[in-house]
Amino acid sequence: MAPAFKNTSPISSPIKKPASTGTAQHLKGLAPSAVEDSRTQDARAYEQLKKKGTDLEKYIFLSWLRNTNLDMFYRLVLGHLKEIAPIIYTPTVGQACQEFSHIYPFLAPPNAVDGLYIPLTEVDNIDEIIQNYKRSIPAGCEPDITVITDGSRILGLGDLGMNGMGIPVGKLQLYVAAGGLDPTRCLPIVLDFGTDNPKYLDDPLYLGIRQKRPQDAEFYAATEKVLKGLTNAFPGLFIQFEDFNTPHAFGLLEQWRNQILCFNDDIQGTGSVVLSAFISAIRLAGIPAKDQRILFVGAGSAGVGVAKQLVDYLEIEHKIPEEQAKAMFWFVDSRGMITANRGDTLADHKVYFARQDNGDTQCKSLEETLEYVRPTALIGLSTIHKAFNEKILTRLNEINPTGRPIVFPLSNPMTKAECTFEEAMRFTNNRVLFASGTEFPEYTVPGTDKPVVPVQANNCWVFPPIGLGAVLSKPKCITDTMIFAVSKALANSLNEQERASGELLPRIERIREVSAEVAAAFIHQAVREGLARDEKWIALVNQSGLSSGTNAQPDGVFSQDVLAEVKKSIWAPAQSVPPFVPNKL
Ligand SMILES: O=C([O-])CC(=O)C(=O)O
Ligand SMILES: [Mg+2]
Repeated sequence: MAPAFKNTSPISSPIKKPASTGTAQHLKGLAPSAVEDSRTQDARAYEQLKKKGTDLEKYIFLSWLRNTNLDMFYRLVLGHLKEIAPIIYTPTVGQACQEFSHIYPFLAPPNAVDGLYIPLTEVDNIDEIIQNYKRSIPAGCEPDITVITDGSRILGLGDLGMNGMGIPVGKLQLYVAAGGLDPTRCLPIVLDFGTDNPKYLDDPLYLGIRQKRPQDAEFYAATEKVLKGLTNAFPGLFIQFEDFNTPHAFGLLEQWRNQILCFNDDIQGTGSVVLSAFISAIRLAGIPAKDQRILFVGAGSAGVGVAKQLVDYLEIEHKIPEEQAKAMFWFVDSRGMITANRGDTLADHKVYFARQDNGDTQCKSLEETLEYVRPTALIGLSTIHKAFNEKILTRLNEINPTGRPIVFPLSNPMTKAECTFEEAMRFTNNRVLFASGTEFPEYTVPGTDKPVVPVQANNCWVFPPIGLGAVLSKPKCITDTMIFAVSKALANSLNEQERASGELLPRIERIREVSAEVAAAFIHQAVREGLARDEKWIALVNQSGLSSGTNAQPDGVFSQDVLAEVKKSIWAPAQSVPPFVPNKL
């Protein structure tokens, strides 16, 4: 993300002023003579992108472009966001991770440093690693933000070891494209702590260390060394934990959330965006919030994180007491409905939602649980492809004749999704309120000519504004109420057209403008809670008349002044073509 050298690629080579620049820099004859502006050059790059036969080839081309011409890369991404986001991010990034050791390098260091690869065997040398990174980046490009994974649970694809590096790189590209963070101040990190996946241990081209993952004690000791090294070197660094396996995702968050500026995207980010879509769904469902019966399929970090945020929402917004709100949730995992008395030892994070009111009933499958619970909402974070099959969806629709059923198949990538948008529409007589984790095509109901736009409840709606808001206002830590404010601001950002067509989140084309609004709401909340440390933002929020003290309801509001200032802070790619500097001249 923070290439040491930029604009060395042939794609940026045509000289802007061949006569004078060429003479002055002794470049005459070293490049074609055409004089071009960036628009023409971007068109050439876009044409080259379109000619790639597969999404993976597009991914490789874009990775190379990013490492050679950062501005052009982001001009293309921003100019064609809807088309390019699924390549640099979900779903193609999943395939790129699986193939990472086979498609790397996009450019070898020192020409481009993609981020940090920190082997378990080198954590004692973390300071040296960080010094090496500092040496590789231009002055003034110390990172504001890092996304860090150990590759142990990449999307729904499992343990990919060091190949998981594609995820921090992809997430940070979204931080830039959607949130407007400065790409030269973003640091992707993979903790190369081994892998338990035999496929990679046996792969001759695998680029990570060839050993099994460490036990918990060693894992936590090693992550502590890395996090301390990073926060010492870069005070105030915003750290996003990404795609750690479930116990470690929860463990790291609990260990660090009050000590450093950190955030878990899979627990808090997914929870926040799903909450936002859920707030919008409740407004349209025709079933009051207190009568919702919510069935989760999959009880990993993301599922439980999402459900806990929904409980908070029901408490704060609908004044439903916690015990009563909690009782509106049921979970199914690989052994069936999660109950306190089903006879196995539940993982710690499952205990909170384990049912105590089931008597002797133990449902062994989703089908049985559906009949027992008779849910109004079905939320999938199971990574079980087609778990929401025709029978399940048809039955859900029958159970809810008066209100619209809510179906959120949140697993990704596509090969793991619980159902498609088309299936959810067809099997519910098009009544579904839908949001998915991965992108689906629009669906045209037979007999009509207006396609219906599916909603992607991906955490990319919330991590970029949280990162932007945090980098600007510098809070001590990220609280649940800040994240709650983000969900509300996102739900409030829907425009008239989106509301009218029953969409639960804004359209992807608006992600930059919406991210700025949501970041402004985040900053307001951080200041209200007394945790923001940047004087400028504290003063701006205090002047706005919207800072009603630390116990204020996290309502997601923001002032236009704060929004205007956020917009001024947003990074945008340079539009002009820099003079051509050929490699090694
Ligand atoms: O990356 C995504 O699209 C969502 C995510 O965090 C995950 O599935 O782990
Ligand atoms: Mg993730």
